[in-house]
Amino acid sequence: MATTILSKSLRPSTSSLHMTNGLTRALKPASQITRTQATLVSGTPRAPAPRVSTRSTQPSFERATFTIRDGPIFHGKSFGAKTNISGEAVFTTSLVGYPESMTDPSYRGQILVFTQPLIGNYGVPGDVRDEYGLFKYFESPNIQACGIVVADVALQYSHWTAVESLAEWCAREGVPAISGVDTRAIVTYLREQGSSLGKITIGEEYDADEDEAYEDPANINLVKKVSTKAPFHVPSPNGTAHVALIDCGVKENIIRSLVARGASVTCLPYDYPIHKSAHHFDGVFISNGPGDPTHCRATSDNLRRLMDTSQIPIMGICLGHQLLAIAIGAKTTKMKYGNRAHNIPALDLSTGKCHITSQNHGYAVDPTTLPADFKEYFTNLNDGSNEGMIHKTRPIFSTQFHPEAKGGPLDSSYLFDAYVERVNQYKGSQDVLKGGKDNRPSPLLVDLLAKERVGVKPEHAGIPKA
Ligand SMILES: N[C@@H](CCC(=O)O)C(=O)O
Repeated sequence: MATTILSKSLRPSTSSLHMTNGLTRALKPASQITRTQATLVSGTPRAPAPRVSTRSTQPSFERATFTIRDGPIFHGKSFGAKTNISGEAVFTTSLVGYPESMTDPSYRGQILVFTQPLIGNYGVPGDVRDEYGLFKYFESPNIQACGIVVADVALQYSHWTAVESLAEWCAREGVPAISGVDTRAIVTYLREQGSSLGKITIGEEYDADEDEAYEDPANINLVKKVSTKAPFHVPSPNGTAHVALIDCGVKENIIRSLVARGASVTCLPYDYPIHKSAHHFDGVFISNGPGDPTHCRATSDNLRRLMDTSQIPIMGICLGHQLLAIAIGAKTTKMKYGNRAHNIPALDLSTGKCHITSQNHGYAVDPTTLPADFKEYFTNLNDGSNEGMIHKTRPIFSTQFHPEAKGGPLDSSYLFDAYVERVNQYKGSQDVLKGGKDNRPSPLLVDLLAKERVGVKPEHAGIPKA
């Protein structure tokens, strides 16, 4: 029997409180936002795409309902798009970083509940690019969570990077949002029952008898939806190494963490047969991504073939860690409610040092199923779950947590240093075998980008057409 939890009122509720810093933001349809500002091997990142207003989507402040399947119903007020959605309800205990979390492709298919009671007070930044052409403040071009739930939303915001309110952003991106609900009660329920399917309904009387289907993201290959459709390249001005990144829904800051350390990155679709072309690269990286790792058989099969045939350095993060684990024959499990926070202690079993880490996952690797040539690298000091693995002799390691942070602490960013160092060592050894340094772009890269120019839509590839 569903219980009804009464709403608090939305604070403050007038749209006149928006834009108090005097800035306004023209609108841009999602389809016009490119994935990255990546360029060919030389050249400068493109200027931001012009913002063209094509629709006047304003936040809806109607009544709204958040329903947990076979669980409680929470009545509140909408502050985002007027659209109904369903997905997996998950919660994050992070205090800041809502623009980064909401644009993280790993949240695709999920309704994100914030335990931080006031969300939106520093507004939403613009889609500014950094020196590599990557989004400075977002982890992908669009909001990826299918809906958000907050106790209290700040419609009045203040921050020097902000160009719009959280409400305006959600409305513009077509994402429903509800506030004025008891998020403590929601999280208590999710912790006790485990992650559950949920639904946000806007502007309708909720009918508990209505048997509407809930979309279960666990049944879908979400990686296919968020992975790049065609290769794209992000050059590093600081070095000559070249990493192939298997894009399962990569966060911008993972690409930036590599490029800033001197490794140029070519992002490849999740099912790209990397085992056939690894010899063109100095390292392979497997990104984060949404959903159940067992849906990505194509990726884990390719990784197994890669490790069988190449000594190339490999690093994986989160979903990338889980896919590597599956590739070596280990098992993954669905956690009760997952770990989503910026302050999770992970113990480095090789040094005995504890690092405070940023996390977002609902699945975990079972460390008892790791094969003999791998060992557990990190373990979670809160719940004992696996946080990483490392090969005993080869340059292969992966972490469940996110060393790139965004948001969260940078305690574990040294892992990118360690990886790029191994990539450079490998490049050095390959150069010796080839009889000298070769810093020209690989024929594969030239070929990939040439194909890209004739065939594939730029919004999927981020490569300039000119
Ligand atoms: N989708 C996976 C991985 C998340 C990630 O890569 O960030 C999980 O929920 O466990």
